Amino acid sequence: MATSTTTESENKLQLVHRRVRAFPDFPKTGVLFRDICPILKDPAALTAVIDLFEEHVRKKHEQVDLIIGLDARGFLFGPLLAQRLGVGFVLIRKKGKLPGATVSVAYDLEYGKAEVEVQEDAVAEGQKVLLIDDLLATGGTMSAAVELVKKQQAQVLDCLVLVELKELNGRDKLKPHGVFSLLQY
Ligand SMILES: O=P(O)(O)OC[C@H]1O[C@H](OP(=O)(O)OP(=O)(O)O)[C@H](O)[C@@H]1O
Ligand SMILES: Nc1ncnc2[nH]cnc12
Repeated sequence: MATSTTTESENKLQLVHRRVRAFPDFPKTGVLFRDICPILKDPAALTAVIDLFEEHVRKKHEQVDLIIGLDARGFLFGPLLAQRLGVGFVLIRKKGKLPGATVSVAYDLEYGKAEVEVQEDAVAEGQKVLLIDDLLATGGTMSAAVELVKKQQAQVLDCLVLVELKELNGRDKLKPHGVFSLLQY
């Protein structure tokens, strides 16, 4: 795909935008939940998402060794992008889900703490990786993922998300790493 025109890309973005719904007060009062499920029900919208990510990656990064997806909705898009780019896919999971030796990073949630893990042999020293998730809010989850990749002495090229909630400033937490988002609210 790689070289679609500006108009083609804009049309794809509009399609993706139309397939994201907002639910007020879910999962708790005051949260406007951005639901990406309709994208998965529409093959054209799902293809558009992967096309747009692929276009960005091919333009910005000469070499990518691995795509790493975040539990759980990063798993919906990451393997498709990895396959498109002809590279492998690795899972970062919430604690206790991965067999064998793992490395983990704890991070703060609004209330309490959480922990994410990756299999120790999943990422090799020096590999150039892209992180992917459906949504960036406070950036807590993504920055824990960045820390994990760094622990494995691999290099984070970029953080890819479908949706970025701008007012929560997750992007600032991830600096100096870049964030590429398809939709911003
Ligand atoms: O930027 P943050 O403030 O860390 O929030 C973003 C994270 O929150 C959501 O996942 P959630 O924790 O709801 O888990 P799920 O994907 O398993 O539903 C979303 O899919 C991101 O992973
Ligand atoms: N507003 C939101 N919508 C969907 N997923 C989220 N994860 C964190 N905040 C979210």
